[in-house]
Amino acid sequence: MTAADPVTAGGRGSRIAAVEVTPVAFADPPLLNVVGVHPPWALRAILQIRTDDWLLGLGETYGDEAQLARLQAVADRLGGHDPFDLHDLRALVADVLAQERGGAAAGASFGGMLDVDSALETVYSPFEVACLDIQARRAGVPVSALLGGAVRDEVPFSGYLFYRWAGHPGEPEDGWGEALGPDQLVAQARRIVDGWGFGSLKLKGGVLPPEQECAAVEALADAFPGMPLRLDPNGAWTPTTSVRVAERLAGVVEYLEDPTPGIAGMAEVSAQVDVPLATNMCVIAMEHLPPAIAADTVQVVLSDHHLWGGLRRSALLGGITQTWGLGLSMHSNSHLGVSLAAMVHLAAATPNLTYACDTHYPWKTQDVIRPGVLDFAGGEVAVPTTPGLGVELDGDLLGELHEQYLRCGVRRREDTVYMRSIDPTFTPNTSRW
Ligand SMILES: O=C([O-])[C@@H](O)[C@@H](O)[C@H](O)[C@@H](O)C(=O)[O-]
Ligand SMILES: [Mg+2]
Repeated sequence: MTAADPVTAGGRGSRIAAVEVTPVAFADPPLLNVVGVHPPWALRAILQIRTDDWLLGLGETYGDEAQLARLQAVADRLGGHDPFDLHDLRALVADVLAQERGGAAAGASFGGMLDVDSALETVYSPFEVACLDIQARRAGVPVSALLGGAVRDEVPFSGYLFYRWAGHPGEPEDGWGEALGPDQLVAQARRIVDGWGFGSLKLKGGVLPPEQECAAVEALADAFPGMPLRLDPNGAWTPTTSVRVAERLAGVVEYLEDPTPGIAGMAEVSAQVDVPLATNMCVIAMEHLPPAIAADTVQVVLSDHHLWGGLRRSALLGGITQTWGLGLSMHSNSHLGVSLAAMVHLAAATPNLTYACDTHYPWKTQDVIRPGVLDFAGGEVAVPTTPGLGVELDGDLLGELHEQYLRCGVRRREDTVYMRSIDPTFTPNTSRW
């Protein structure tokens, strides 16, 4: 997409002069989930906001077509705005969405699993991150300092295990091998723990009948004694099945994530089990918190600045979970380094981060940032201490991934559609078992 025309704001201090939204595609392996399988290309949008005094702020978000159109509509109107005025930014985003056909109530959907009622938070988020990057660069401090300061120097992440095929049909294999049973998952876990040093593991479930997924988790517990484990079937089970699984995995998992869909279903399970329940599906906006807390629906909330309206609102979520005695973890989707940097700063500045964060990062082989920061050691990423997010774009890599976007022809994430192109009988496993 083309850059908005630079605006000269002569003499008014730092103003936004140019905004560029670049859609990119990067290779993604065939990772299985409740709604299908990851297509060969994952989409992201990289946002660059430049000020008239030559500061550059970066943001990253989902790259589906509808999201890109909204980002560009905001970008087109941002010239001349003050990057320090985030209320003004939020009002602008709300106004842009209100102009859309369907109005501001229009929601957004990402991959068939994450549906939000209002696109306000998802569209606002990358602009907020880029403005915070600019503010922090101007102040000469890391973004974590703008969120209250880093309370930890390293952010712990959890190794993310997936059932998967050895390769996309008709394409060369990527070397990770197939993982459709306990032994293959243990081998995958070995590789990911040896390579990145993760101190906890999450299995993406909702792919096979729950007994088989329980057996896989038990095999992981045997292979990695004492390792905190999680299982997340993205709502594939009924409340009755969820209770059965929770009883079987009591003492084996640190939490069960979204065993069943919806606040009511999760509350029904929560009332009957001791295993903590976590969610990134039924509590994904501020307005979900009061009913969820009132019904003791979940014990752990997964934040995600892409969905919760940026870093400041996600930090606020951390405070709310602390106030209500809830645990806090962090959700992830397929992402690149700009998102990882934002996640690391947020996690660093969140005192109530009670669990290691999720990340899909090890599954990608390409990036848009210059290497050398955000490396994993012992399953942790050191919090950048340089001004801003601490990451820089590599123009060549950005260009390469943009070319891939143009060539690949994928314009939205559609795990179910891709799965059906391979298995026409496939139906999503939501509430199936
Ligand atoms: O990447 C996937 O297949 C995941 O299932 C992802 O889309 C989820 O949003 C996420 O990881 C989760 O924790 O639910
Ligand atoms: Mg989840």
